[in-house]
Amino acid sequence: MEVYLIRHTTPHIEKGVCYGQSDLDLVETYIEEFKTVESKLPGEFDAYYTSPLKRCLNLTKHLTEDFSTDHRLMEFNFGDWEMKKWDDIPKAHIDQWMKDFVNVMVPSGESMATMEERVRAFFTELVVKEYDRVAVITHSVVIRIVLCHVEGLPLKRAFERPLDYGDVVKVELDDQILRANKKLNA
Ligand SMILES: Cc1cc2ncn([C@H]3O[C@H](COP(=O)(O)O)[C@@H](O)[C@H]3O)c2cc1C
Repeated sequence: MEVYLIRHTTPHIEKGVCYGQSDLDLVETYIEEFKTVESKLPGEFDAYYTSPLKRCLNLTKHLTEDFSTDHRLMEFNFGDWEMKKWDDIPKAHIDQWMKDFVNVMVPSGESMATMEERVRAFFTELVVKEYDRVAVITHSVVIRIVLCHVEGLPLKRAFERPLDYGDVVKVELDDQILRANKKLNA
């Protein structure tokens, strides 16, 4: 199945603030950014899936009237750190997390390993559907997790590639790919 992974456009958020599942608005120039995203897409999709967060939902509503939302496409849950300035989060807590961000849970939040489970569950269900080409409007870490599966990379290398707001990444996905990556937690 051809899956177009689309990252939402620029959110309205102060620099240096930790955010994931906070439901942010978009910057005022969103409509130009929507058109730029649209110009990167082929005309037709068999289906559209989106994160329920506004920064994805608004873009999706610009692209189509017919779509499904799925909570498993939401961004990383930063728990107690959501909307805090990174500088206001105790350095010792961040250091302990960054030492093994794949497996260490953020307080009242999640780890990349637990996030990977919900993301893989969504795409495992998706790839058995009778579609040839699908659009998935979602977030940075969701896209990075799928790319780790496609490229056979461990999750700890998920942040090596650049991924900007409004970026579109086309992948070929099937359930074999989603089961094959034994190096995921290496
Ligand atoms: C280890 C780690 C470090 C991160 N720094 C930022 N994010 C995540 O939070 C932000 C929200 O993403 P979006 O704008 O696509 O909704 C992004 O910077 C994303 O990478 C991180 C996630 C993890 C797991």
